[in-house]
This record gives sequence, structure tokens and C-alpha cells, in this order.
Amino acid sequence: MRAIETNNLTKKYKDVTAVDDLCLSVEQGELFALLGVNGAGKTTTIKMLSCLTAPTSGDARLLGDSVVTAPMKVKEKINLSPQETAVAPNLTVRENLEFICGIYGITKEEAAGKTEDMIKRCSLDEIAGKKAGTLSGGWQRRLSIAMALISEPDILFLDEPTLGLDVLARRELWEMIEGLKGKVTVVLTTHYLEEAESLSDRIGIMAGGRLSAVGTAEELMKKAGKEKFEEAFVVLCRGGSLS
Ligand SMILES: Nc1ncnc2c1ncn2[C@@H]1O[C@H](COP(=O)(O)OP(=O)(O)OP(=O)(O)O)[C@@H](O)[C@H]1O
Repeated sequence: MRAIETNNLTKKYKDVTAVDDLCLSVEQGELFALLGVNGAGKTTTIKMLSCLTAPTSGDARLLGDSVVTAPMKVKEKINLSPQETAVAPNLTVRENLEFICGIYGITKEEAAGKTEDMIKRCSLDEIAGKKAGTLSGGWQRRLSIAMALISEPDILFLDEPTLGLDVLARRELWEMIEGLKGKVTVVLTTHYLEEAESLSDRIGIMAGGRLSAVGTAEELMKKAGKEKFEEAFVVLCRGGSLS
């Protein structure tokens, strides 16, 4: 069974078609990156796949369940780390994680163990007792992803995980995301081409709400007839043919 399978997934706002007839599949354990210029439809796609907004038409199945007819089942299997880091600034890192455990109905005793596990797994030890609001952007993103992992999702959506981070913080977050490879299906959106190229198994390029190409970075460069990924991206954004 595929992790994600979309069939003609479409989202229209009044006079804008944000996502247009999207047909895409992602395998279990895959790290899939959605690339595209501003307004290409990446965030809207993630929102439909994570049941935050309903499609106008079409459907998507996540591990077999439809976002249209079974959104509650889908929500049990997924989690999202949104563009805006959603940590509680006055709680410590540990308290933020315990708070999320509470939301999922995990008992206090279990929550303590789960929180410590997550602190170790996401290498948050050195800042576990610090208030989240005092942390750098990189640490806040790392905490935000740890919070999304508490529910042990099969599929994790990361919307622009490294937006605004400096080069070092970005590299550290890449290592964390790479550590998820093969264990969790990850779909991330990004504007950083090198992020998609070095992290992901496959890349989908969106332009004008449509998927203009999909494949490994190598395949996309071959398809565009370019040796550099950035050049391939420009060609494919400007309407390279569908693969
Ligand atoms: N709630 C909304 N109401 C009206 N139009 C919207 C809404 N959300 C998104 N859009 C429009 O849909 C299109 C796709 O937007 P979306 O945010 O999905 O793109 P994106 O690829 O994520 O862009 P960015 O890289 O800038 O975040 C844009 O034209 C946007 O203005």
C-alpha cells in the first residue's frame, strides 16, 4: 500500500485554482520534497493531505484512507509541523512535549518516559529545561518536529522546515530529518533547492497548482537536459513536460 496516493486532487478559491488535478504517489518510508516558486500550491497540497482544508474535487488516500470520506482515520496516522513554529514560549522544552502528550491522552507516567525518549531521539538534551521562547529559531524548529513526532505518525508533513534558519542550523535540522528516513514517510515543502536535492528520495516540482515533474534529482536534471539542479528546476518550473 502506498503512503500517499492523490487522484485529481483540486482546490479552488474564488478565482484561483491553488491545486489543479494533482496526481501524485509517495511510497511508505520515502522522503518526498515538494518544490515550487511562491504560490505554486505546495502549502495548499499539504493542507489537503493533512485534512486542514477539504479538496474542491478529487481525493487523496493516505495509507488507504480517504481525506474526503475518512478524515478522522487519516488524522490518526499523520502529523504536521507547520510553517509557523507552534511551540508554547513560556513552557520549557520538556513541558511542551509533556503538554502534547496530554493532548493525545497519554497518562502522566507514560508521558514522562515518552518525553525523555523524544528528548534523546531529537538531541534536545542540552535545552530540555529552557523556556521555548528563549530558544533560537533552529532549536524551536527542532522542538516543533519533536512535538509532531510524539503521536508516532506514519506520515509527517513538514512545511518549510528550515525557513529563515542560518546555514549551520539548517544543516543540523537536515541531520534530524535524515534520521527519520525509512522510519516515517516524510513530505516536506521547501524553497531551498539544495535541501530537496540532498535530503529527499524524490522531488515533485509544482508550478501553477500543477505537478510539472517528479523524480529523483538525477532524473529531473536528465529530463531538463541540465547538469545543475537549479537550472533543471528553472526549466521544469517554466513548463517542462510531465514525466
Ligand atoms: N485561503 C486562501 N484564499 C484564497 N487564495 C488562497 C488561499 N490559500 C492559498 N491561496 C492561493 O492559492 C495559491 C497557492 O498558494 P499556496 O500557499 O498553496 O502556495 P505555495 O506554493 O505554498 O506558496 P509559498 O511558497 O509562497 O508558500 C496562491 O495563488 C495563493 O494566493
